[in-house]
Amino acid sequence: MNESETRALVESRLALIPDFPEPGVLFRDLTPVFADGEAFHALAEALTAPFAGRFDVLAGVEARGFLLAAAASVAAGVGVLPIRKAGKLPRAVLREEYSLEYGTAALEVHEGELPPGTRVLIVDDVLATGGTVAAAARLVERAGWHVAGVSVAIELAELHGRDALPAGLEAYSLLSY
Ligand SMILES: O=P(O)(O)OC[C@H]1O[C@H](OP(=O)(O)OP(=O)(O)O)[C@H](O)[C@@H]1O
Ligand SMILES: Nc1ncnc2[nH]cnc12
Repeated sequence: MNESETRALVESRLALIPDFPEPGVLFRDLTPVFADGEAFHALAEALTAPFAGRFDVLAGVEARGFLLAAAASVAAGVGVLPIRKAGKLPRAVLREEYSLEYGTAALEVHEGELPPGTRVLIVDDVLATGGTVAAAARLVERAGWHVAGVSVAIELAELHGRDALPAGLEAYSLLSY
């Protein structure tokens, strides 16, 4: 399936929920896309296509990013690095705090999980304020790896998340609103 067909299919499955998880937020719910085999597989492949040959591993941000990164990593034949919410990883971690459209949180990775210089493509479902992906990128760089790019299913352009990302970082979104 080509990129524009994937875009149309994913958009047709997407649910829009007003005022979730709090008043004023229009929530873009990808669960119907995850539940549809054709849409989910096409989305997983579309997320890595622009970065072909330029990454060694995918990083998925807990929780919705895990689903996409895991599926995309199998399709691309690479491994997946879980970037977890704080307090879940059992060994020595690096931590980055951040804020998002509806709160604050912290992300962690295990130190030394990948060899130095590994090229990491960060995958998530939504780029909103950019706080989550920017924190993930800081973690990857602090750990001694290289951020190959950022790939998301949906970008909420009005929240200017791209502006929160490190200068020069390549960011791809299948859908932009
Ligand atoms: O660009 P930002 O403003 O940071 O927002 C985007 C993040 O918000 C959601 O995560 P959430 O923390 O709600 O977690 P979930 O995946 O566990 O539902 C989404 O999955 C992104 O990771
Ligand atoms: N509006 C939104 N819809 C879905 N996920 C989000 N994460 C942050 N903002 C979001």
